[in-house]
Amino acid sequence: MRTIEEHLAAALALVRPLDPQEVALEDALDLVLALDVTCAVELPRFDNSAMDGYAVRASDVAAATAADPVRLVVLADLAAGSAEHPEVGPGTCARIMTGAPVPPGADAIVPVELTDGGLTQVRIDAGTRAGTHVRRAGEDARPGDLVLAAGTTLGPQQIAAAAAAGFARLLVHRRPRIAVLSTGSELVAPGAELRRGQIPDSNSFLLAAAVRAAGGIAVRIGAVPDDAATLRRVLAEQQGQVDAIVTSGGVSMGAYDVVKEVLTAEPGMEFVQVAMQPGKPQGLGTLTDGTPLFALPGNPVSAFVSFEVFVRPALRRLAGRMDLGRPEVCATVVDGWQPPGERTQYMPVALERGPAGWLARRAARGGSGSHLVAGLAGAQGLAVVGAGAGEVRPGDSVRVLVV
Ligand SMILES: Nc1nc2c(c(=O)[nH]1)N[C@H]1C(S)=C(S)[C@@H](COP(=O)(O)OP(=O)(O)OC[C@H]3O[C@@H](n4cnc5c(N)ncnc54)[C@H](O)[C@@H]3O)O[C@H]1N2
Ligand code: MOO
Repeated sequence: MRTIEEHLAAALALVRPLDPQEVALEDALDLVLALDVTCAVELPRFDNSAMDGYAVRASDVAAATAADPVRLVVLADLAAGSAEHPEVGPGTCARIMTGAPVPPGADAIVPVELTDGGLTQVRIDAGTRAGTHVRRAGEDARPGDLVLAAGTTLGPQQIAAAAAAGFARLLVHRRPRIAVLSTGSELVAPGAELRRGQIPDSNSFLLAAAVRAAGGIAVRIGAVPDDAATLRRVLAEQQGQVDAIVTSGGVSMGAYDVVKEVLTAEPGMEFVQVAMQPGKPQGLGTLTDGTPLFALPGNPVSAFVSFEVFVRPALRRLAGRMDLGRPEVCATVVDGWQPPGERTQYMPVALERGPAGWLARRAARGGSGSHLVAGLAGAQGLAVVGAGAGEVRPGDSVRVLVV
């Protein structure tokens, strides 16, 4: 049996970051920068006021107090955005708003609260020192400074920095486009009437949502019956249209395991057993045109865990991400369970903050049974219990992937 690490390495070997493309800042959220963003200007761009008040010469008002104020002539009224630059000479000042350029000659700002707010002449009630409440050009970034390094994932903070540095468009790795489909003649669309033996297709919805949640564009094909010709046609239609295909079902030992039947003949594909529970039967590889394909087992919890452990990291690599895995926490087990022993177990768990850290309890009453899709709804994490581990007891510490 293949180890999880070996299968993950095989999954990652199928993909590399997608070619860079330019996007508008509005469309850059969660994408990964493909090129360093270097500042060409000073940030702030000019010395400007940090307060609404008066731009003064500090030496003029150094001795001012409420009891013995200093009076200055107000030369100008500078709003943010003002292009005026009056020379502030001795005995004068300019009324100034936060963000307006500090006029030449002035070297400090007196907040309006420390004045009488005069428009032609102003009474200054407190002294100040040169530089007070002045935001200096270049104190945030200078020309040549690296603002964002290639490989950075663009969140609101990074997008703001790019905008401030004057970039309207950024070179990023585009969003991976992933086709997802379920296989199984028992599957019908959710909500449709079911005859005996039929069930709603939950996996194509699960996988499409998982692709989107991982930052990809999901092309949800839906459920394909266990019919080789139909599956071949559907796969052929997707080749060249998507960056990868994810299928569910039809990979174990059954007489109608259509994915295995159709793809075993593909030279780039392999079907293996991985030492994990759920998620033992797995297929992956490339179709003849090079499209990566991940063939996940059909049991819904198996499909979810397989996506988390193998497909999501590959999708993130396509997207240019360096951090491929989920964050992990250490949690204290509330209710115990008996792991299968010979394979690494991924137990869906509900996570809760306890007085001394995270608490984990089984999300589904039945534990990690791979058909317990309703119970999966309560999972915020997957507790990882190594092969060979004995019973997991209340109070034990477990490693949990936060999903
Ligand atoms: N003789 C053996 N039988 C099985 C083995 C084995 O080693 N020997 N492995 C078991 C394990 S473990 C798994 S996991 C499953 C994987 O089977 P398949 O990938 O072939 O999946 P299916 O047979 O198509 O479906 C399994 C199960 O899941 C339900 N299902 C499938 N697709 C969906 C969907 N889109 N939405 C909701 N539910 C779905 C399906 O109805 C089955 O109940 O094989 C075991 N068998
Ligand atoms: O390994 Mo299967 O994925 O447990 O149910």
